Amino acid sequence: MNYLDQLNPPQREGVVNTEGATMIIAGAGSGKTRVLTFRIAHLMRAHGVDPFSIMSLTFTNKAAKEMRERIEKEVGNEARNLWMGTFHAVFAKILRFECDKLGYPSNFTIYDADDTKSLIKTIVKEMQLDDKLYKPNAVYSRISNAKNSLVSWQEYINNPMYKADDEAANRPMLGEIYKRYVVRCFKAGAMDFDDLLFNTNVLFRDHPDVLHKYQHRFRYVLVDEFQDTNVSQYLIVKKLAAVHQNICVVGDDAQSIYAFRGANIQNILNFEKDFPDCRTIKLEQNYRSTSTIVNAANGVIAKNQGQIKKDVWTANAEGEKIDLISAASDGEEARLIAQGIFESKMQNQWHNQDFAVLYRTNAQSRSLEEALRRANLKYKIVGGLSFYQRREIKDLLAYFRIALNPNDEQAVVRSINLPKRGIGPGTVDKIRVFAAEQSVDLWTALQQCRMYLPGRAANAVDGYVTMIKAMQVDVQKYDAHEAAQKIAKASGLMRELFADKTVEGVSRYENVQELLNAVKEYVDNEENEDKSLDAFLQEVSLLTGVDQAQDDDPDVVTLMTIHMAKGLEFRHVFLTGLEEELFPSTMMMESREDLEEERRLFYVAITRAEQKLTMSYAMTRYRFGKLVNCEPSRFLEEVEPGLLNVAKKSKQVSFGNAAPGGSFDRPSGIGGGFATGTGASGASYAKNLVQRPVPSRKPVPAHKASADFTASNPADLAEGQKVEHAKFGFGNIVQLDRQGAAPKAKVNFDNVGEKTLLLSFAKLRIVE
Ligand SMILES: Nc1ncnc2c1ncn2[C@@H]1O[C@H](COP(=O)(O)OP(=O)(O)OP(=O)(O)O)[C@@H](O)[C@H]1O
Ligand SMILES: [Mg+2]
Repeated sequence: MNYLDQLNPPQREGVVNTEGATMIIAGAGSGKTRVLTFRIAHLMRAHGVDPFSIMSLTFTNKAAKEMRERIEKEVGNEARNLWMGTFHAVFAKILRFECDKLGYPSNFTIYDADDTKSLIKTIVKEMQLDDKLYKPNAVYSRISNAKNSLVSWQEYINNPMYKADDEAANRPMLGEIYKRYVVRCFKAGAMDFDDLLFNTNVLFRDHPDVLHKYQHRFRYVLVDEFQDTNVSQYLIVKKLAAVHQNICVVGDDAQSIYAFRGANIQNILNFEKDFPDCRTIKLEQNYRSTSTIVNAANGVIAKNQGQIKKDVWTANAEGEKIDLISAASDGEEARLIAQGIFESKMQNQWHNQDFAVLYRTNAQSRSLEEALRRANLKYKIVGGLSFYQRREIKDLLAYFRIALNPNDEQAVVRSINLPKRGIGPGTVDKIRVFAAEQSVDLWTALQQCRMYLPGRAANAVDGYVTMIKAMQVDVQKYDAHEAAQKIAKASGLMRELFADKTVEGVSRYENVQELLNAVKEYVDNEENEDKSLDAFLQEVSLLTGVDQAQDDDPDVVTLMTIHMAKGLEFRHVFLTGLEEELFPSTMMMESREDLEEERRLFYVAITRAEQKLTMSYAMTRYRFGKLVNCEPSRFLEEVEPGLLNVAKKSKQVSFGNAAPGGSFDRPSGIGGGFATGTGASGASYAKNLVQRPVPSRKPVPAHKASADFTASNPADLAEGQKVEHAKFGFGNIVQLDRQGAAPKAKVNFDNVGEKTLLLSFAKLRIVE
């Protein structure tokens, strides 16, 4: 079929009218991305336009890749020559050619977030400023905002408004840091992410000849997700398109969700001013979702004031109602979701890849990941790391590990100067050398530091040793949760993260809190007899050691934050954690603007679903180590009640441990108006499930470890060896994998079968 036949009339208008400025602002799922894609194919096929002269900008690499593949289907290999990618990728490419004009080497380095932060730390230190006031994240987000608003350090320093703001925030030296930071990057021949846009703007501003060249080269410029471009990005595309005026932008003001990063909805309003002859096209038919989902989304977004009016309708079938799961706890919520995915797979003959689980904050992935692992459902986290791989989680786990085993060298190295306590890499080297020369273990070397370290360093190390000793006492004296809390506090990690109020810092703090919640949940679970921190770590090693999806496995359930889900679609979407203070987030309830942005996020989430949407909330959730009662999100009340189905908990099946307390009745205030349906058909599901081994929290028959149980040095383990594990008993090592970040052993246990264990956690004793 001709590609033009796969378009409705307004879509076709967007595709075939290739000349001049075009703006398409339309609702979710109405084919905006499809129009962009087909427009590019049409330019090449019908007009013979050279792909080298087409620039197409998208928001994520994933979106760019999908678009390129789609175009390739129409035009073949030539699609490779398109200038297509994220703003950062495309302009980094141009800067490679031109940056000598700005004084950079063409092989300039791109600093990632870590490089950036460590440079800021260094500068703060050199300036002898208080690093508690001048936190790298906070400093950088200020610099980043300035750059994205195209404010140079010179302008920053001379602008009394910035100065006043910084003084009010107790950071009067910010302008000076900005200056030094830029100078240092420049001297190092490096650009950070924001520089890629900032410098492209400078290049085009100060070098009209260069601008002229690219203006002529790129005859066609296209931008997807236009609502989320920031000032700096918009200015670049505006300049590039100024000569040919062949610019096509598509977006949806109702899906603008990056105001916090400087994305500016004003761009949409400015576009018509900047390109007065622009053709505007309305797309109103949604092709993605059932009418139930479209109607729910329309009803929700209508609650926002001040938006471009749109009527979105669909010819698609009504489809199933939206299931609403009310769970007793977050753990229960996660289990019901895993169960729901399994059931939906069976019922519809769908695959893992047809499912997405969306959440508002990264920390929520912990319980979801756990439930999916237990249910043997492969998943991947898009745009982030798996919970136990996140830096702050590994940091705190390192402290747990040392408290249990002070010889754990990796954990010592990781934690010794975290947060900063004046023990640099040189000191660490000296400690290691001493340990090697004296043939003592690391812990002994640390305790004898006065023998070989100068006074100041020795004081710092002594402080660390004293702290670890107190932690060692704590793990003996208290249950896992109390010990974990004390360690988190004593380490100084919590304080440091708490003080960081940037978006990223808050997320990291939430993650650490979530780890403590996991410990609490573990302790509260009656099935766990051993309440020690040691036992908890064993549990974690089991969970994280289970083989998970390979990188290239396409058939996986997608887990991601709603922010990452923009533009994507899945047959069945689970939208989780619909509770007040979580979604909408506490931080977004203070003004109407914030709440409206949060509602747009809700709209984005709903509109990812093609066939089926399931929403869920928990009535209790661990927060700060306490089980708190949650209220269902106000957003749920904004979904037309007739479209909802209150799913009942299926009592026949359980994915492991019981949820702590609570009933499954609908909470008053929200349930009143809902149609009552049976939701998930528990019985049929249970039947399916019974035949399937469901891993549970406690499949393990108690094993009484030998009286003299001490773990062997992991370095001595070898394949084929017989070993004993405190909990799983005796077994044989079938496979050892010492490569990679997390060395593992696969052990075939006599009682419990094969388990993959992380060597850094699992205590295995070689049985002679
Ligand atoms: N005319 C059409 N006929 C059949 N399917 C269509 C048509 N237009 C779009 N679609 C399909 O509808 C779905 C949504 O389209 P697309 O992703 O382009 O929408 P969008 O407006 O970009 O959505 P979002 O706002 O979420 O980014 C896709 O699966 C697409 O292939
Ligand atoms: Mg799209």
